[in-house]
Amino acid sequence: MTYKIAVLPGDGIGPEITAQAVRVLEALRSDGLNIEFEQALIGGAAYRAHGEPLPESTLALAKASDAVLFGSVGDFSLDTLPRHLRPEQAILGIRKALNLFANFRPAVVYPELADASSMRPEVVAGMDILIVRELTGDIYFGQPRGVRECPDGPFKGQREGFDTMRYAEGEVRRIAHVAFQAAQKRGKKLCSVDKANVLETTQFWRDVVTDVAKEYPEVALSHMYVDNCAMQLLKDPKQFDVIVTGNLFGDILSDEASMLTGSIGMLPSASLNESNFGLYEPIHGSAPDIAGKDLANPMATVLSAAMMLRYTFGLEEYAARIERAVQAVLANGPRTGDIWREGKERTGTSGMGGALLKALAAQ
Ligand SMILES: NC(=O)C1=CN([C@@H]2O[C@H](COP(=O)(O)OP(=O)(O)OC[C@H]3O[C@@H](n4cnc5c(N)ncnc54)[C@H](O)[C@@H]3O)[C@@H](O)[C@H]2O)C=CC1
Ligand SMILES: CC(C)CC(=O)C(=O)O
Ligand SMILES: [Mg+2]
Repeated sequence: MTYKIAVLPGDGIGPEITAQAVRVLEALRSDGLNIEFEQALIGGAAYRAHGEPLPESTLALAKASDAVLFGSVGDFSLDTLPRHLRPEQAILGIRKALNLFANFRPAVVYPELADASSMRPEVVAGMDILIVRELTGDIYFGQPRGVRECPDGPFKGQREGFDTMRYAEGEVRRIAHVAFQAAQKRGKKLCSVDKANVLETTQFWRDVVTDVAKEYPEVALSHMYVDNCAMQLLKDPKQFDVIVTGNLFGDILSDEASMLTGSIGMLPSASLNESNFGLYEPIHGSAPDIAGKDLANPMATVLSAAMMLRYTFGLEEYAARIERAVQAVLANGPRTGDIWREGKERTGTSGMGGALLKALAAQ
């Protein structure tokens, strides 16, 4: 079987990092991985070429492929466009269109990088957390939203901005099942993160997750408020096994968790639908501050490619080979600036890709 991958590089560092992940996947061809790629524009790059951030042809390519490898979107110079034309709408739109409601964000501290973490090595060494983020609901998609005349209160009559946080029972149930099943296969601990002391939506979330828990008696469920979770992640991250949370909180907590691993450039993700079709992307954005300078760390994207092989194609051995190559480079190879430490050779995005190819060949 030949696996067809849609490659959507996007904006900023997106083209640089996806190019390295494609190099790594291509290197596995010589070991029998039948894989082909087709690229399409998305985000600001698509807006500039076609006048829209998510062209129908890009969506069609994603639908016709076996999986999607995505870089990042976002271009500060397009921030004054109407919302529906902004690059970020493309990633939100493709997640929704493909029903990719389950976002897996593993935050793992590689032993070689424990000293690159923002935290003391003894706090993070051995950390292995899976954040399961609901990805197609919450305040990121809730209607109504917009800017209107403030209807009441001391600011009545002024303009006000508003969004709507909402979750349907079925939406919470399906992500809860995904998270419980993930916890079943790991440390059998699930922490559901909400703000139930203030928000009706998330009290509802908590009630539904508690109900789903009855089907998973072997998994220990706990609940935590998001502000406490943000703090506990820094204080004692190893208390967590699987975290399940909504779209907004999961977005923020996963960026925070990435810094425990050494860099946001290390955190991959898988966004899956009910049939395990997936879009694979690093958790970071287009990093305009370092784009085009060969500075970005491609590891998060390369590790996302490994997740693709494992989750969507079931090719565990190829996925493990990529992960072993990442570990070998972290141990003995050069590093990009975000994870560079005294005594290590410094390299760039493509140099890191080259080091990964060497490590693969040496296995
Ligand atoms: N999934 C996506 O496509 C996402 C897009 N964005 C968009 O990206 C743009 C920039 O957003 P920011 O808030 O600056 O977040 P960002 O994640 O792009 O960058 C935050 C910081 O992390 C650094 N960084 C990110 N990835 C890195 C890597 N691979 N290696 C080394 N350093 C890395 C950047 O240089 C920057 O200092 C915005 O337009 C935003 O909307 C943000 C997050 C996700
Ligand atoms: C454009 C954003 C919704 C993307 C983001 O920050 C994320 O998914 O982590
Ligand atoms: Mg984010």
